[in-house]
Amino acid sequence: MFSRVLKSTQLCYVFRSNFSTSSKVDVKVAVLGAAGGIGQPLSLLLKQSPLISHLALYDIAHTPGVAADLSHIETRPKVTGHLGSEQLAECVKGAALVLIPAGVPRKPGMTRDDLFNTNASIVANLIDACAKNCPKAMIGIITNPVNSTVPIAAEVLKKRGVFDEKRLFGVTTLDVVRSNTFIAEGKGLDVTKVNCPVIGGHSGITIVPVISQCTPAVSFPQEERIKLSVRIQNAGTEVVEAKAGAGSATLSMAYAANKFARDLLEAMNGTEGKVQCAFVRSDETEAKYFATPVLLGKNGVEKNLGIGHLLDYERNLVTAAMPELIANIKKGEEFVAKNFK
Ligand SMILES: NC(=O)c1ccc[n+]([C@@H]2O[C@H](COP(=O)([O-])OP(=O)(O)OC[C@H]3O[C@@H](n4cnc5c(N)ncnc54)[C@H](O)[C@@H]3O)[C@@H](O)[C@H]2O)c1
Ligand SMILES: O=C(O)C[C@H](O)C(=O)O
Repeated sequence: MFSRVLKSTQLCYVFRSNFSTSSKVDVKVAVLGAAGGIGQPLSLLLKQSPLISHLALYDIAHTPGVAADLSHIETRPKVTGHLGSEQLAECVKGAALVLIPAGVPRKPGMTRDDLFNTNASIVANLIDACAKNCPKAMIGIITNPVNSTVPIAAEVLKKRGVFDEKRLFGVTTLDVVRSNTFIAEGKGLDVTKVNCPVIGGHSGITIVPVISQCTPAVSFPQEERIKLSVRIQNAGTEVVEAKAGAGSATLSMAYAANKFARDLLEAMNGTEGKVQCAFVRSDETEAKYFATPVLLGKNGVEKNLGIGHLLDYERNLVTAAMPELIANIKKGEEFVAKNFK
């Protein structure tokens, strides 16, 4: 059933599903940037979740079409499409989880930091709407540069008096997904059984794969370990170059964000033992935000599981990451201090 709901100045496209489900808990998930290269496949994957009752899709373009399309899928979540800034508040209102892939992607030759000028204000404005309309929501930031957009989000939430460090995540799952894939390929392992933590940040040398903590344990000659680590650090660029101007990773990112969201939603629903690496507020190093494995729970980060034991080689990678990571974080914080009232 399709209905157009007019609320004051807002025109929102609502699609209701007639399917019942055994799950009783109402969980609204909002995707901001839902019509984009990541947003569309991510929304498709989320639409398959029995843990979601309402999937709210926001973008500055095309959300009515994306929502109409997804709404025909015979799964639990009701889908609503929200178009343009006047429908943002309604999209995020009451959301338990907000995922943000809104903003521009890289082209060949660009660094993630080159996206800062465009994406910083996009993220700040979206987070402001979250602060006002779903202050208790878990927020997963996908938009690059993640090393700066997460501190931007934190500073906006602080300005609005609703920052809860346990509920804000930079989504770095794709680094783990890539590590698992490359290690499994290299060692001839069943990839579904491989789990390699990736710590630090989410750009170039700030990405630190911890191959020594991989499950199952794997060993590489030092030269191969270096080659593999460099490939993981540059995997985003590998995709940007292969796409030759048509954007960056979208499908693998949608897979990764869905994996992260699924574990977080399950943890919020009471399942114990869900662990994901994420870029969170941290006291592990001198960087205020740092990705490590975190135990997820009903209230977000239940416990930061920390860096753990590193090989000298991995410790050196962390040391090398620090100046860039700290500068990226500072840049995000200063952006909000200067530009956001
Ligand atoms: N965290 C990660 O591991 C990771 C991985 C891949 C990509 N990314 C980042 O994700 C972001 C999105 O990538 P993409 O490939 O989906 O880009 P895209 O251009 O295909 O899609 C971005 C979407 O954002 C929308 N948008 C722009 N401004 C907006 C606003 N103010 N409010 C709401 N929506 C807005 C656009 O209309 C578009 O639909 C990029 O910054 C990219 O670098 C991060
Ligand atoms: O590389 C990019 O710009 C996108 C993303 O951060 C990635 O790692 O694929």
